[in-house]
Amino acid sequence: MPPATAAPVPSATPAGAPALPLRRDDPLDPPPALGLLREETPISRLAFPDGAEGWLLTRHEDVRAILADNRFSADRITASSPVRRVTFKPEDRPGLLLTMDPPDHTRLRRLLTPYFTTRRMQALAPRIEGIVDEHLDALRAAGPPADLVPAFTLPIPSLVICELLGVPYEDRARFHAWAATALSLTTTDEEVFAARDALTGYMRELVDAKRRDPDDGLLGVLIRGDNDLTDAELGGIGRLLLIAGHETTANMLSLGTLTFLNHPDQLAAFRADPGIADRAVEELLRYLTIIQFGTTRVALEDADVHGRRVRRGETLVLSLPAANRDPAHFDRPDELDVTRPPSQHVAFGHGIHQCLGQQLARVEMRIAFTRLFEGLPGLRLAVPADEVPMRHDMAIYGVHRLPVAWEE
Ligand code: HEM
Repeated sequence: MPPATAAPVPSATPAGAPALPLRRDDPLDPPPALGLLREETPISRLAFPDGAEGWLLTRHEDVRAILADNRFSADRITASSPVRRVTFKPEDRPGLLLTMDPPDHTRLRRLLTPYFTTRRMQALAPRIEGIVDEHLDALRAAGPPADLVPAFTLPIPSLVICELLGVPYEDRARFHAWAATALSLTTTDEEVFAARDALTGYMRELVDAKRRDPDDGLLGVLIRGDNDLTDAELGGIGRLLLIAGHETTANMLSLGTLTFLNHPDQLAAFRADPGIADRAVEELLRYLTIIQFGTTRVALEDADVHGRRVRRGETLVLSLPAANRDPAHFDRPDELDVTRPPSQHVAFGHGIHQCLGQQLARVEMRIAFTRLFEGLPGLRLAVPADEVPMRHDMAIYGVHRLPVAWEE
């Protein structure tokens, strides 16, 4: 695919070590510099925007090993971010599983896991099909062209997670805007904190309302349940699930659609055999790896990693995009192959923090891709590929807009 808009991400630090490579040559491939590092320096020094230095890991084997190693903490309040000067404030911590370590993390994760099992998520399929079809009907009624982001890829996961949690979907304009500000790399730290605080306040009010009048959504169920969750934890859980539950899947849907349109042979294979839908979804997750700057961990003690001495307190960035294109693990890693057998990709992470919502995301993607390509025949881009605005400037990769047309 031709290069798209230049990356408007802020350049990182003036420190001695290099900053995280951000420049992509092809919008659907990770930055080429990550591939070079993976080959030559699989653990390399990395400079962070807050002035600290740490490490960047790019090999599949190393990334998985660190994610499964309890000598490395997930606490993003002590970690440096590879793309921002500040990350989270201590008051953001309650309920934010992503930044917690055992035993606090174990307590919340055990409480939530039963609500996100494969069986429970499969049971949502008929409702998700209904939501997808309603949005396709609306697209057909309005006729081409359309921007698929506001008309299809964003509202579907957003409505699904609202119904699952018991969050009023009428409030979406507000929480979509807070998420966009918090995940943008071009907003100021103050703007990010203000957006997070607004979301925290919104969730606190919602939890208060549900304490008075609990409904059947997950938040109401947790409020009624036999557990010791505080209101701050309930609000934090709601905030994390609401944002993680729609921004990620929405971007996989739009970027996945663009990828299919850009790989007609793969789209033809997908259409020809509905039996490969699950494999196709896994392959898109691997190939696109939308958590584009990876995940971070902090060393709780000095440790030897791939022959280098990592010091206690140093941050390690684990590049999920680089790991998912590692030729030592994947055959023809830079090729999209929707028939590829299951391959232990790390698009959902690995270890105790592995994505809680992964089964939901899989069901949503399988249904949405299948029905979209059936329901809008001849779907094509309505602008040249290099005019699709890519999310270089967001923590979660994807497209800002996806203008398409189809045969009526
Ligand atoms: C395609 C869509 C998705 C992708 C690519 C994705 C990716 C990830 C990744 C990489 C992690 C691990 C982060 C780390 O180890 O630091 C994670 C964790 C998490 N995800 Fe997802 N996610 C997706 C969809 C969802 C959905 C739909 C939900 C909610 C329903 C969700 C909720 C969570 C939560 C709560 C965690 C934290 C788990 C923990 O710390 O124990 N995600 N996700």
